[in-house]
Amino acid sequence: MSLTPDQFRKGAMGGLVPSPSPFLTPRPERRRADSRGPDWFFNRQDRDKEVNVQVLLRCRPLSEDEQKMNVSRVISCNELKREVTVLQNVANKQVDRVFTFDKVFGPKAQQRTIYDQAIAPIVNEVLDGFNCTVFAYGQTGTGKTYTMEGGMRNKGGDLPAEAGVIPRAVRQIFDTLEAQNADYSMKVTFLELYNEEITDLLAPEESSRYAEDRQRKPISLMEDGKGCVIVRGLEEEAVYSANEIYTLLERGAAKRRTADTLLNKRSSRSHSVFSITVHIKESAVGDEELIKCGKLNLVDLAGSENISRSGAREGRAREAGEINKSLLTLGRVISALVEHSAHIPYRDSKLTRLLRDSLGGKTKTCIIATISPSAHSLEETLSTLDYAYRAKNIKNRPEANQKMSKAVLLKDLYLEIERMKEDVRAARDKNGIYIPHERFVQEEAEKKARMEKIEQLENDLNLSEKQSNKYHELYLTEQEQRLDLESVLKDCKVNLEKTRKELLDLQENHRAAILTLKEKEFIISKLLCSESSLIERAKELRSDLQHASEDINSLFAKLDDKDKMEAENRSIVLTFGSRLDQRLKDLHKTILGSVSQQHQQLRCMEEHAHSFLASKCDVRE
Ligand SMILES: Nc1ncnc2c1ncn2[C@@H]1O[C@H](COP(=O)(O)OP(=O)(O)OP(=O)(O)O)[C@@H](O)[C@H]1O
Repeated sequence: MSLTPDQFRKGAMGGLVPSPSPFLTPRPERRRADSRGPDWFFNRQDRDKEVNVQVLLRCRPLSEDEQKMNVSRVISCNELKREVTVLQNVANKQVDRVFTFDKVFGPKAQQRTIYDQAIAPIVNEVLDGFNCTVFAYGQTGTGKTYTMEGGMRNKGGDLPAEAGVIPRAVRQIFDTLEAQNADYSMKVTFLELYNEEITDLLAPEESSRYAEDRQRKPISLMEDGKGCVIVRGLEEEAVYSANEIYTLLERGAAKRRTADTLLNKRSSRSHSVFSITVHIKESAVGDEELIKCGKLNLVDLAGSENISRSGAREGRAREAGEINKSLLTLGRVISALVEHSAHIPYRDSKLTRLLRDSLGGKTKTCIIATISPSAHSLEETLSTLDYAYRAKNIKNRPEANQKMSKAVLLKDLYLEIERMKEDVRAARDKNGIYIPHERFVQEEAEKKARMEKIEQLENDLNLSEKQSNKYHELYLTEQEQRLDLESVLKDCKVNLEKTRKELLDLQENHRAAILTLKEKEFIISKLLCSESSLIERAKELRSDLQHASEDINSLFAKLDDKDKMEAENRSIVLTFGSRLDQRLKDLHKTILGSVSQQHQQLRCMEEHAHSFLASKCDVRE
């Protein structure tokens, strides 16, 4: 999409608009300070090196309808960590997915914040002579147009809070150039790509002659042989103030094809590319005055959509199919770039041809991926996140546009003016001839060359047709194979579902088994502990037992000794008893003898006492 300074000189985008001087710098009263932000987008030291495409993610808030329906949110944004988390519940399990981007803006992010943090540095690069592209990608109704356009201007001419990237970029460019007091010129183009056809959104409609011209000369894409794409027949409007651009934008935006779908009341059905080219005079080096040229492409892609969910039918379904097809090609280009494939399928759609330099080329590119937080859009959100995440790996090799000398630019412009003047003169003077003779001859020669080319192309076409027939047959067999594969896939899906359920059961069993195993392990460890303590105890008991048996042995020996002693004692006692009996008998006899002796003696004594007493009584008497 971007053009080299050479192409600008040749008027590749429809020819330069004649102006008395290339620098018709507007001088508005109001001037603002230089608003350059931090140079995050492109480090100055890294120039001429490969840089990755910057990918920002923006999640819109839930719409009023979604809030009324109590739709649950499945997206959480961490702006500090630059992470987006998708909260998913698969088979009653929380399986969250986290994506990291260069910048993340949550539902509360304001238009101004996004612009200041992410886009302002890119616009500064444009003013430094680079070509830059910002494009919004996302599911339908996620806020691409809101992010890129938003509100254009208030009645007073100021930007409203909801002004998007385009009006803010326009304002920044004018403000910066004014603050630098620079000499500059600016041109804009605004095109729409609808069903693989390009329309000029800035072309005046009422001019019937122009409309005829346009019919004869449709806007086409051409390659310049150096890999750059030229949009032929597109009008470039010279602009001198931000308000002029806003008017053009409003005019163009009103012409964009929109439709009411189930997902968005005003859904853009086409891709739009708004480009601003700015030529800035640099301070003179020696005698030569140099002019640097930068270009900013602001692309609002049509929304990727699920046709059944967006409610697209008949014509709309075809339209959605075309949108999805071009976005699919964009996806294939991104994949091929990321995988460093030898062939990048840029030529498969006009969208990818237009964005060619922005993807893997010399342009600095920033993608704003937009998503919805709603659970209903989960599938599309995941697809956008995957798409954007892959795009982070695309590497571009930005190069500043070569500076032109003012003299060369002026010469080119004057040549162009002269050519146009000649056309006008020939049309006015000559009857029936509308171009000068020289050009007629030249164009005849060109026509002849073109006829030869056409012949050659026809031959090529025949060849291609044969090939295409072959491919068609191949396609048909592949379709059949696809159908077979689809039925196999269906079976596989059913099996997968069954296996998934079995897996879940197995997982459940596995978890229970692990729990039992743990319990058993615990019991075994406890058993081992008690076993070792039992062994200890048994050892102690054995030694006690040994001691006890020794004690019993000695006890038995003692008992034997005791028995022996008792037997001895018993015989001693017996002999003692018999001796004692004998002695006692003897004693008894002796006592009995002495008792009878005593009795005799006592009788004798009594007889003596009686005789004594009788003698005494006799005496006394
Ligand atoms: N960040 C946001 N804050 C507030 N409202 C928003 C935001 N993003 C989108 N909207 C609103 O959501 C609706 C859809 O937005 P928009 O038309 O920009 O979506 P889109 O992605 O361009 O859709 P399509 O691809 O269908 O054109 C609009 O009413 C818009 O105002």
